[in-house]
Amino acid sequence: MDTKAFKRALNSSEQYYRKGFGRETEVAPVLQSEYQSNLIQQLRENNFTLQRGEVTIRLAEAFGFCWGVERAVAMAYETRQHFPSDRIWITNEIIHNPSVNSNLRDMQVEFIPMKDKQKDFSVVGKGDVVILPAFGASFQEMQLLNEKGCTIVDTTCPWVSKVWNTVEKHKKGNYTSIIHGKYNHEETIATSSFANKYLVVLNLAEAEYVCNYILKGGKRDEFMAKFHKACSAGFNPDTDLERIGIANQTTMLKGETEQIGKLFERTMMRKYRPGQLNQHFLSFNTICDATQERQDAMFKLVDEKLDLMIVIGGFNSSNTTHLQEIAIEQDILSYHIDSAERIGPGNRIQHKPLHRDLEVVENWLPQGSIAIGITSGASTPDKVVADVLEKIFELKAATVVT
Ligand SMILES: C/C(=C\COP(=O)(O)OP(=O)(O)O)CO
Ligand code: SF4
Repeated sequence: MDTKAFKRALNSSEQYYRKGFGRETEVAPVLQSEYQSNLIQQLRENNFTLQRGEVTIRLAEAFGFCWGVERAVAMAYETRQHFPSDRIWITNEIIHNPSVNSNLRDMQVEFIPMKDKQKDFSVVGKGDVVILPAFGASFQEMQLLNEKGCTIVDTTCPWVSKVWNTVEKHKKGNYTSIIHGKYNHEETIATSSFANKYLVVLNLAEAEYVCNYILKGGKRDEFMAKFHKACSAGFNPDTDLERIGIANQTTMLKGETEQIGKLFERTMMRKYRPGQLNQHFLSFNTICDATQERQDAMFKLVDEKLDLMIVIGGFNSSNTTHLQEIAIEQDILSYHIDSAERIGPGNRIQHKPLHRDLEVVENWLPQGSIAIGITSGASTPDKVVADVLEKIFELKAATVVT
């Protein structure tokens, strides 16, 4: 499959839009009112600090909507504006935030339904408009929608496309793409669809397993049992790991992506002579700036004296979850919530502990003066953060009175 030629043809098609519709000013007021907040703006201007009553808020210096998300959401709103009476579909959540997706539903943007655990594209007709989310869509989905004669509005973040280009380079040089990511995450599904041969590793432990296999061999069946959902069809670890290239899901922990890249580099140097490294190993930096900035800001924030942290973002948001991991590693009490509705009634919070189901904690907000660290993922609107803060101030004020 010549994915590059397909993308080139798609780019020149009149049915394909990837730059919006020049309606930025038309959609700006609604985006402002649905997603922005004056309170958060004040906080930004006040050295990311706010004190009200007994509560001191310390906000991470980089948080919330990244430009890729802002761009994708604005494009979706422009699409509705540009095609006011057309049927509009979206192939997945545009980003991992429940409030944004629910707003799209309210704008009659329809999600492709599932049938027998597969997306049922039979509902999409010729001439329908289909939005591809910020994570992108798989090559096969794009091909199908193009064949159906749909109008495609592609909001894929350019940082994600950059990773696809890297995978194309691997493919051209006959390298297997090792993708640091979650094999069932939309972005990784899309990225791997552009690869010829690929293997997805979730973390350093999985990367170490693969590197050991490269150096010492091992049980092929065991390898395949471990990675059968995370590799290309017909993958053979005995022959498909001789030439490898590194790519990543853009929102993984940046330190981990770097460690994994270095580990594979060292492994290939040990297996082959250093002078031959380029024939066996390729690596380009594909960590997205926004991910890097939010994680760096979090590392800075957790160094401060905080009583607790609140990490705000969708529960399926990979980058938000990584922010929470940083708090946990620093031994800071942290609560991951996706909206202000998770707080209350009274002094209770419903939150998602890492890798566990939702839990309710009573009396979570301590008495007396407290310092709360706040951050939010790249897909979390400022408005959601502001609503959380207001809820906390309200709750704390009520506790003081009683
Ligand atoms: C769209 C996107 C990032 C925005 O945050 P999201 O929370 O939507 O996505 P993710 O962290 O990958 O689960 C892909 O890089
Ligand atoms: S996190 Fe990075 S790759 Fe993802 S949408 Fe934002 S800017 Fe793009």
